[in-house]
Amino acid sequence: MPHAEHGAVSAQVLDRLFDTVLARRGTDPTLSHSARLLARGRRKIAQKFGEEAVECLIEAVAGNAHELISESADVLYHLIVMWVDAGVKPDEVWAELRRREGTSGIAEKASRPHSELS
Ligand SMILES: N=c1c2ncn([C@@H]3O[C@H](COP(=O)(O)OP(=O)(O)OP(=O)(O)O)[C@@H](O)[C@H]3O)c2ncn1[C@@H]1O[C@H](COP(=O)(O)O)[C@@H](O)[C@H]1O
Repeated sequence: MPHAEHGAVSAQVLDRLFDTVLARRGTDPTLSHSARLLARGRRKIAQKFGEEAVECLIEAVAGNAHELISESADVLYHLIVMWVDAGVKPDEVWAELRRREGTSGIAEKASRPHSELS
């Protein structure tokens, strides 16, 4: 794929990454990091996602935009591995984000039943 100028790559890269990780499931873990991580199981997958999320916030708090870009990619990759493990499809997440469009987060929270506001 020709290298797109920064910013020209669409979010479809996430759909392609999901398809790639899904295809790696059950393959040789010595040849695929995704296969290795999926074979390590749900708790390890969750642990690695958490680690990457913490590395992401550390760079954000430090104001390191360049490192935050890289760590953000790590978080998205590990999130997608978690989706594959859990049987979540990207379209389900995109549909939820689409559903939220046009509704303020303030209004959304105010509309919740009182029991859910804590
Ligand atoms: N986007 C990624 C991606 N981001 C991060 N990583 C890997 O995630 C690992 C993070 O390093 P860590 O030491 O935290 O991981 P680890 O070795 O599991 O950790 P420990 O065993 O030390 O606990 C590194 O090996 C990174 O290369 C990724 N590995 C793969 N992809 C994508 O997935 C595709 C398929 O990769 P394979 O599954 O390896 O074929 C690749 O072409 C990429 O597009």
